[in-house]
Amino acid sequence: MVQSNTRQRSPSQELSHIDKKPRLDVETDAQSQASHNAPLTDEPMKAGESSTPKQNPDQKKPAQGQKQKKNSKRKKVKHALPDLCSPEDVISRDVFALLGEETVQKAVEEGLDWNSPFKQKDEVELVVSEMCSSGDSLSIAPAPHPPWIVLTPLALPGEKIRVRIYYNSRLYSRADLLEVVKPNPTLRDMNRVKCKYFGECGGCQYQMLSYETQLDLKQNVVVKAYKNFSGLPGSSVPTVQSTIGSPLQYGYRTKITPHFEVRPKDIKAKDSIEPGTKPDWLRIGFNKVNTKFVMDIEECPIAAPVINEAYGPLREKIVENIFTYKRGVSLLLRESLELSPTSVSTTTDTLPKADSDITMDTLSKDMEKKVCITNHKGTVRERVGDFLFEYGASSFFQNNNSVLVPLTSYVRDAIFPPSSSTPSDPSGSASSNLNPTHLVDAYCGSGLFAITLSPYFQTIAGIELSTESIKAAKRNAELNNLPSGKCSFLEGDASNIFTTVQSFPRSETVLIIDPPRRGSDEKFVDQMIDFGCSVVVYVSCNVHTQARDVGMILRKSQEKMKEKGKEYVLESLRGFDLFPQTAHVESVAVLRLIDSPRPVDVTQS
Ligand SMILES: C[S@@+](CC[C@H](N)C(=O)[O-])C[C@H]1O[C@@H](n2cnc3c(N)ncnc32)[C@H](O)[C@@H]1O
Repeated sequence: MVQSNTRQRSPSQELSHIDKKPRLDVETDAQSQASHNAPLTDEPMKAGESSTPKQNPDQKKPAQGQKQKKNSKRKKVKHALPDLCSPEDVISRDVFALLGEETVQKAVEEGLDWNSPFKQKDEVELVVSEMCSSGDSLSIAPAPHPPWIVLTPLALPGEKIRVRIYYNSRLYSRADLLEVVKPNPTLRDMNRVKCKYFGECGGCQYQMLSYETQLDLKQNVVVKAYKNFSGLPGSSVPTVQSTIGSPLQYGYRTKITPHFEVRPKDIKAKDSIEPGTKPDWLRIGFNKVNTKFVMDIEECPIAAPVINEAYGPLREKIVENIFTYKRGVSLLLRESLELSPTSVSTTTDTLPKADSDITMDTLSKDMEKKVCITNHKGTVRERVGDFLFEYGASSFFQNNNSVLVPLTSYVRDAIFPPSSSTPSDPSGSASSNLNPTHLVDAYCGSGLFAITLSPYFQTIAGIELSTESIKAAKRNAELNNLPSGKCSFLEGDASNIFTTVQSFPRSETVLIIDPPRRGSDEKFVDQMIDFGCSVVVYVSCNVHTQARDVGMILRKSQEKMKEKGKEYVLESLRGFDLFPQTAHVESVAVLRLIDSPRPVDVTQS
């Protein structure tokens, strides 16, 4: 069982153990020479596009010949601007917004945008101004420092904090939190913290906040993402609705992947480990906040109970066998349903392959027992409402089962607003022009949206890059007794789907897009606009790439559909909390194809 480990400590005590770690103060050549994504024609410009590289004052005049060439090469190294929508870019835009456009412009013009007033390890006292979309806090460096921002994890607006600088970037520095000198009691309550590693483990950022505040912060991340990355005027972006919370706020994660490194080189003999103990050098867990150093973690309160039950024995096995590992390993622990009611084990890493004779009819919800799968090649089973899913343990599936019925129901209601009737929904009585019958599920994984929405559509087509996920999607259609021929699942790049669904009636077709964090691409957007279905629901675990893509869709549809007198509009926007206690937010954008408003012909009046 997961113990609630709420501890009565002052915030400063709670955070005082954040330790020293080696940091890079300047970019490596590899970082600074990293290639940028070629900007898409419709992408908004990067804030402060120009960069002024600093001159190295120690650099001597180059000598003749070869040496000169080498030096001139070195001179050309510039500070790389972050890739569009990268985590660094997301932070930069929040930093620039807090400093203000004029201040940023002035710093750029004067070549001071990379001139940090801080050195590595400087300790500074600050007052937090606001939260960054990354979940860190943003503070303005106090006078007499020039305009500069400090990004610090685990601090909250209004708090006075003491920090140690470890990295300088463009117009901001990153710092470790040393102490919350004056907490903000309206936001922070350390009694809410349920994890003894909170503040040190990089997994959670928000345990000290009320759940309501967490949801508000996530709503604001969606607002800022559309401001910063969509390139759309405010009039084209609807009010972002309040974030829909997760029914479970702890014990919800159905997958964790703790890892460990092999023994250090100076540890030689197996018999240096006392039987039944774990050596200090062996740390099995997650990365420390803002580092790649693994810290030892014995339990994770946001993980499902069955995962925590299985994790202890798994850790013991690793200690026993640590000298057999040649490399560091990422473990996999995934909650799964066990089909056999007779099994008593909570851990199974050799689940049998899906039996072809198991269908929904043979499953009773009461008989379902949770187990933990640790075999990367195992099969995971999961229920979402009335539907059952099976997928490979290493494949993608949403990691918070408790929110999947609310999420899929929300998508359904967005497609069929309460006033509309659907062919398979006997309760829908009101008439509407909208009567979708066909669904395209792009980036479909193992069929989550296609299958949960199957009662509402006559024909469904899904596409997905992963061979294993496509196999799972086909299997899931059978498992849930979908009539053969109703659902087709194709393996391939998402943009290939449009050639295969040419027979779908455009005005009665809905498209769901749920791409990975990097978002969709121009090739896909061009084809979806040529196709022109009536409703698009864009689900995303990265609201920044979603905002970029939605901006592109709206602009391209205005250009390309002008002749038809149609365009896409962004109808609604809302965050979903799939990861309580963390800064992550899932975002659902609903786009609808409408008749373009005709410009008023003033000549005829
Ligand atoms: C965020 S997951 C969504 C999966 C599914 N909709 C779900 O909710 O379970 C994104 C999926 O896109 C797939 N994917 C990545 N790139 C793709 C591409 N270019 N074309 C099609 N699928 C892709 C990944 O394999 C992954 O399964």
